[in-house]
Amino acid sequence: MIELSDVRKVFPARRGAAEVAAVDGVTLSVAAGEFAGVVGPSGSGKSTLARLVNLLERPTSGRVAVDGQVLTDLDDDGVRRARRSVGMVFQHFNLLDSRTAAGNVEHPLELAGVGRVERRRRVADLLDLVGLADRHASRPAQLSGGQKQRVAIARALAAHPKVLLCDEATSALDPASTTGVLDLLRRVRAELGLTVLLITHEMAVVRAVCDSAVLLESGRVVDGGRLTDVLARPHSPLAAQLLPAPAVAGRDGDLVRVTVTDSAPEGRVLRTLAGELGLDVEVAGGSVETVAGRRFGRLLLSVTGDDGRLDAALQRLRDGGSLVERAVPGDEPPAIGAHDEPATAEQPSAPRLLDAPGVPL
Ligand SMILES: Nc1ncnc2c1ncn2[C@@H]1O[C@H](COP(=O)(O)OP(=O)(O)OP(=O)(O)O)[C@@H](O)[C@H]1O
Repeated sequence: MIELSDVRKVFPARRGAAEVAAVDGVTLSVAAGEFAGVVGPSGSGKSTLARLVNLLERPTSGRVAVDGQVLTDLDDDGVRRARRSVGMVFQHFNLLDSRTAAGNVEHPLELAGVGRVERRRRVADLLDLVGLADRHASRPAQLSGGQKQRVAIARALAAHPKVLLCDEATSALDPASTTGVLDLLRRVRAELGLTVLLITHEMAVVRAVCDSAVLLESGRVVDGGRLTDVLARPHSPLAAQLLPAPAVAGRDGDLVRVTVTDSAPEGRVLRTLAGELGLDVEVAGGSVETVAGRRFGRLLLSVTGDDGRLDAALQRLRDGGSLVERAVPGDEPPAIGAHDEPATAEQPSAPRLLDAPGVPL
């Protein structure tokens, strides 16, 4: 549904600043109906990439195709028409303050020349879809952040798009509103068969809704794939961001990092170390979650006992398919998101996390 081939966007030098290759040779494919994420640190080119998908920015070179149509081959009029099949949702909603919720949703329909009766019918359906039928007459200033984003989503859906681009759509929202907006995006994806490309620096958002993701650094895709595949590769750069390893500083004893997957559950590791080998094991940090219907997690164990026995046990566990390794302070990569703190060794609630996977946000 979305195909980017070797896309570059270079912003020219200005006011003494050097030129910037904001997007630098990105090749990317998002299948119809997929919920795909783009993550990366600030300045890595995420927003530019989103704007390239609907040609709000024309690429310096490369090819952009959406729904089989090569947008980069079209003139400006053709791009404007094609853009109707791509809805966009922004971090700060971009609503017209002077218009009501209904008026905002109606706006793109007016621009598209849709007749009044049909517009009114469509606006009512859309406000109903996003759960705001009773707020149609409210102005943006009278709505909460989550409600404003719902209006923005309704507006983005007005022209029956096939693709929804969400640029940091939940970054200005509190956790409860974030959950509500993500639930809505998931529901409209399913009900309308949309393809969603979600740009975010919040890893919890990606874990909660995405089927696949790419990691962007300095305008380049450095890692990516289906979330379930990526998370099963603990040393993949994207996995390290999505499910940060618990920090190991300030712990005594030997530290063992365990990557939990459906096929490598933590129970066997704990049984082997504590039960069979009689080593003292304490869960020092970490979490286990359900992502795309499967269990994933990172745990840090503090192990006390004979060093030789521990090495032998780790080897035996690895031979049996468990993902275990000794952890060294400072060997975990820094997380991207300022709002997305990595699990720390100081977390007191390890037993709850072990017992209660499945709360991704
Ligand atoms: N219109 C522009 N003119 C010049 N440089 C730009 C322009 N837009 C973006 N850039 C530069 O391109 C790079 C990528 O910016 P972009 O906004 O795409 O990154 P981002 O990953 O979305 O960042 P953030 O998460 O902070 O929003 C940055 O170095 C930025 O300064």
